[in-house]
Amino acid sequence: MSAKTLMRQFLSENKWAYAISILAIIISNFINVQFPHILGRFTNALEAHRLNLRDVLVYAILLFVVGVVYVQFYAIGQYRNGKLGREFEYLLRRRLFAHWEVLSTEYFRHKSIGDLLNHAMNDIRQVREALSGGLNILTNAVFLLLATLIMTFTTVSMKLTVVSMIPLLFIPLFIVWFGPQIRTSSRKVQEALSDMSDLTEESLSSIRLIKATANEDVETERFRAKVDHIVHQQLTLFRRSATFQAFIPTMSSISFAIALLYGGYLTLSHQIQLGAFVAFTLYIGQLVQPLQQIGFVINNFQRASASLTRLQVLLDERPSITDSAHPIELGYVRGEIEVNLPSFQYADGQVPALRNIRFHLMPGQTLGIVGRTGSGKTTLVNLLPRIFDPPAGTIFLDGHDIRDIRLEALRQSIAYVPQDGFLFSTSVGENISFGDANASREQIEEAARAAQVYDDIASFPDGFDTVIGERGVTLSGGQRQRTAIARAFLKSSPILILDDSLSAVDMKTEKRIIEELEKVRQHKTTLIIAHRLSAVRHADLILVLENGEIVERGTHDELIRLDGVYAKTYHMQQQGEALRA
Ligand SMILES: Nc1ncnc2c1ncn2[C@@H]1O[C@H](COP(=O)(O)OP(=O)(O)OP(=O)(O)O)[C@@H](O)[C@H]1O
Repeated sequence: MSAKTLMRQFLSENKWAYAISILAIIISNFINVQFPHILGRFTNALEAHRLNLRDVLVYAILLFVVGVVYVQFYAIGQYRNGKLGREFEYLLRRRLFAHWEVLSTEYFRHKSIGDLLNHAMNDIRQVREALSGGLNILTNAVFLLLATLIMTFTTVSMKLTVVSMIPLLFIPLFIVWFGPQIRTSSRKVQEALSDMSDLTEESLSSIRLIKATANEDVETERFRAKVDHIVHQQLTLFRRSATFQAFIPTMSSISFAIALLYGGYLTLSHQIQLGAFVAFTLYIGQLVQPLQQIGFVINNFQRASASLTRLQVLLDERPSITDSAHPIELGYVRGEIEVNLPSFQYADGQVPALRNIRFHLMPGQTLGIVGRTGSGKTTLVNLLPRIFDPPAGTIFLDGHDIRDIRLEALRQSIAYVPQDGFLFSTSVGENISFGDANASREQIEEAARAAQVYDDIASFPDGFDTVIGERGVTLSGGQRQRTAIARAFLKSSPILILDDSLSAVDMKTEKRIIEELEKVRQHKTTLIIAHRLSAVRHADLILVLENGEIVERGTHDELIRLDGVYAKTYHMQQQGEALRA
């Protein structure tokens, strides 16, 4: 659903809530315009010497009561509109997040995270501001204007009102002319900010490299240029906004001067009473702020409309990997995997990343995948959960083409440990139980023991409740990998994929994890990518990949006998280990 449709739907679902808050603001305005009127009557009575002290007290109490009632209604309107705006903001954020979750990995490869965050934060906030603050101010300004016109027409002078208000008619014309310029500036600022977020993210995530290569100056200069660009764009926006907003009070001041001139003349020539003149000047004074605010709101609405268009583009993005028309619901999954893949090429790849990949794994078997960097190992295991889509009829799970299986069921059946062992900034325990909210503490601890990370976690300040991340503890590469493995051990899925997930742990720990794996994987079909061949020794089948093709295949013993790439690498690694020991 697009952002605009979402907004229309939200407004329609909450029309009564909006009606009540707008009504409260309208009532507050009609109460507010009683101020000048009461003061006008007070001035007339004072001039005619018709007031005693008791009357003065009554006027004072009247003004006080009017003030209190006005504030009550105004606050109700403000509060309710503000609340609705927040509710819409969270609705939009949830929708956007849910939308991102179904988009394919390919989409995120071409989008910067900074840009996406900017959308989520700034654009949504902009829309919310228009829907709560903007709507409040607009309603307030329009009805204050209306209430003032009614009061001045009926209690002061229609002629004086019309003449004094002429300058104000220029405001809409000016807005139509100047508004688009502000919109363009606003877009450029958002884009520049987004660029800066990207650069910040990039610099911070590569800070070690920058320091190690003594490239701080280059980075600082790159950052300075970006900041200069933003400042320039922002100054243009401020200049335009300032001109825009200055125009309105200028017109109001001219209006005020006419009111004094013409109103003064009408009073001197006894065509209106002194009280009416005083009330009128107060009315004009009371209008200056809402008129300024109208400018601000229109400004705000224009920015919100630009934000809404950008959000629209995001929400219109369709996921490229979806369920087939009649997806198969997998019940019990045995874990039999058959791959018969003549070729796989990335959408933006020049040559196929994989060619002639054929193997068959029975439930509970282990496949080891080895090969040089860039040989296609990750690509191969990414096809199984359809992170990238394989051609139809090439990969089968329990005899079904994986493209025909319901995507959620397919992914549920796979526990995947990525290379970097990604962790969320929540507690270690929650990281392990991610995806299984019902896991007990005993199960979490058991998984941690199997992944050889229990002792590490136990030594953290709050054990399993220790928070990981910016304000929490920092885990070493090995600890991260083992925590991610514990997460996979806990997930009761029939297929387990370890994508070079043991690279940062030492040989001894690796051996213990593999032993545990043997126990855990009794019924699990396991795919292990490894650079260190000791991690796949025990596998039922080992594939050696080179440039996307299988160059050797067999068990460890068979490959050693073959005396090819595998055997050479294995002996080399063994010698390396012996030297290190
Ligand atoms: N999303 C992608 N789009 C286009 N090409 C890709 C994508 N991911 C990987 N490639 C390319 O596909 C080839 C195989 O990469 P892959 O990551 O599968 O290798 P790998 O054997 O897992 O390497 P490593 O051991 O470094 O993880 C490489 O040439 C890589 O540049």
